Amino acid sequence: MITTDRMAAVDANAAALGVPRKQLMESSGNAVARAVREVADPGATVALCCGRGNNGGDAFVAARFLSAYDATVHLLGRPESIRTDIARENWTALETAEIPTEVVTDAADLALGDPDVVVDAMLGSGATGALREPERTAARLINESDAAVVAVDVPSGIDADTGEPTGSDADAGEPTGSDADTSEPSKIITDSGIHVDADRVVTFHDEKPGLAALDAEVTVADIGIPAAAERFTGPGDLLGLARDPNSHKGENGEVLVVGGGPYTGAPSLAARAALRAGADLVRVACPETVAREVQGFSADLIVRELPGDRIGPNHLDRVRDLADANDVVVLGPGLGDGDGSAEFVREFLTAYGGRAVVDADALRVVPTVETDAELICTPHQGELVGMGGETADDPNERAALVRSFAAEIGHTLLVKGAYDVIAGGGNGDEVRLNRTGNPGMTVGGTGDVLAGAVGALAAQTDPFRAAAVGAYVNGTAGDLAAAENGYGLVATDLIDRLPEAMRDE
Ligand SMILES: NC(=O)C1=CN([C@@H]2O[C@H](COP(=O)(O)OP(=O)(O)OC[C@H]3O[C@@H](n4cnc5c(N)ncnc54)[C@H](O)[C@@H]3O)[C@@H](O)[C@H]2O)[C@@H](O)CC1
Ligand SMILES: [K+]
Repeated sequence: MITTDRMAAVDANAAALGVPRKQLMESSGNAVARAVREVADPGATVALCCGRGNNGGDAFVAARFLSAYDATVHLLGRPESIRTDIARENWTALETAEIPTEVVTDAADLALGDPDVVVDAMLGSGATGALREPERTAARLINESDAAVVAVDVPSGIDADTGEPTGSDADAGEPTGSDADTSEPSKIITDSGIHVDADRVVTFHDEKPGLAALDAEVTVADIGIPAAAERFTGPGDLLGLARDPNSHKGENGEVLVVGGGPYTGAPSLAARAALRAGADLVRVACPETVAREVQGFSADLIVRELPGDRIGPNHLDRVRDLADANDVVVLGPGLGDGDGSAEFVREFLTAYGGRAVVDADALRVVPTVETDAELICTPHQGELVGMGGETADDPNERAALVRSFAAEIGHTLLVKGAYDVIAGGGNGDEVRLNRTGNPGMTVGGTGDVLAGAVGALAAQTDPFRAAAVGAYVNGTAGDLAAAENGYGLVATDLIDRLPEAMRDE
């Protein structure tokens, strides 16, 4: 089962692995043609109703595989308005190959004839809101025809994630654009959920959550997306993290780093990484003895001094207040392994109900504490063993072990290694590997950078995704740093490269 957003991510990851979308489209179109062959014998008439997105592109390809049929491609809209290069290239191929096409610019001109099969390729996963014209009229004509209806990916007008008509949520009751029905208000209401009523759906790669409930036969076509596109993090994992252009200061994440005492660099690295990973405001709560030094590393940080030279139980009230004013806490960088600090971590987590990244010396407390907090633990393999987890040399074996340990402790784990393993704690079955990064990153401080970056991401997205994306961008920043500095790279090199590593194009 895969959601529309995750599918888009996997598709982009496949492209990064060398399997571009146009190749996937060829497989999709081929699968659609196979479904047509299953419902009608050669010689039958087939009307392919195509939109201007890639859903339509799939059907342009399908038409090439249907030479034994009397097939016509109906393009809804002008060819110049086809939205993607790959769909346009496949459209042009139809014209040069003299496969019958018809351009329908006005919904009133759409004449399907009386086909044996209709292929519904008007809208797929890119649909937003209720069907607009001319797709709306076309859906009505398709539903009125006696043809067997084969939908590409999802019936047009249905949300593949929910099975409900697109636009059945708050914003979309009213159709936009030109609409022949505007003079009949009652009709608008009854038609607002109009969608294609398909007999068959050919969907791609994996089942979609909303399709099972439909009264249609659903088949899943393997379109050649490599398993690695799902198993490993990739650039697609960054999609959808773009921020609201109207957002204000603070809305893109406020992060509190709690650490320092025996060390000053670690909390500073984590905090600066959180800023470079997109957090709006980053505060560091650290002992007063190191506060000036931590602040001295960067004017961008807000430093909150805690009395004394080590963080301990006497700081609980103050840190709780600070934590409540932030979206995410990063707990552990440079904290040290003193008994007082461990006691502080235990009591803080026991009462905390928010989201936290736990790193370094704070990690060993986690398995022994009862907490409502959502934790993302970032151990290396030694620290994992210290927590009571197991590790293995083989990445797949390690993934299975990390997954079951995450389920056992009920928190997200990001276990660092040549292949990082990320496993979700709540639902248990999500596990992903990250293979960005290089041996230059064994230098001190890169773990602090990772913890800070994950902290910033956890203010934007769910813990599992924050951990997966954090591992990916931290490793990518490391690879960019290694390209310049080789194994002489240092942790601050990674911080400066996080923004480039986070670019999703
Ligand atoms: N993601 C993948 O991995 C793959 C996707 N493929 C196909 O690509 C499809 C997604 O393509 P696109 O992202 O181009 O999306 P669509 O083909 O669904 O088209 C979206 C376009 O339609 C218009 N539109 C949106 N809502 C509308 C509405 N309510 N009424 C009228 N017009 C509307 C918008 O201008 C939008 O650009 C999938 O459903 C699938 O068929 C396949 O080709 C291969 C692999
Ligand atoms: K469709």
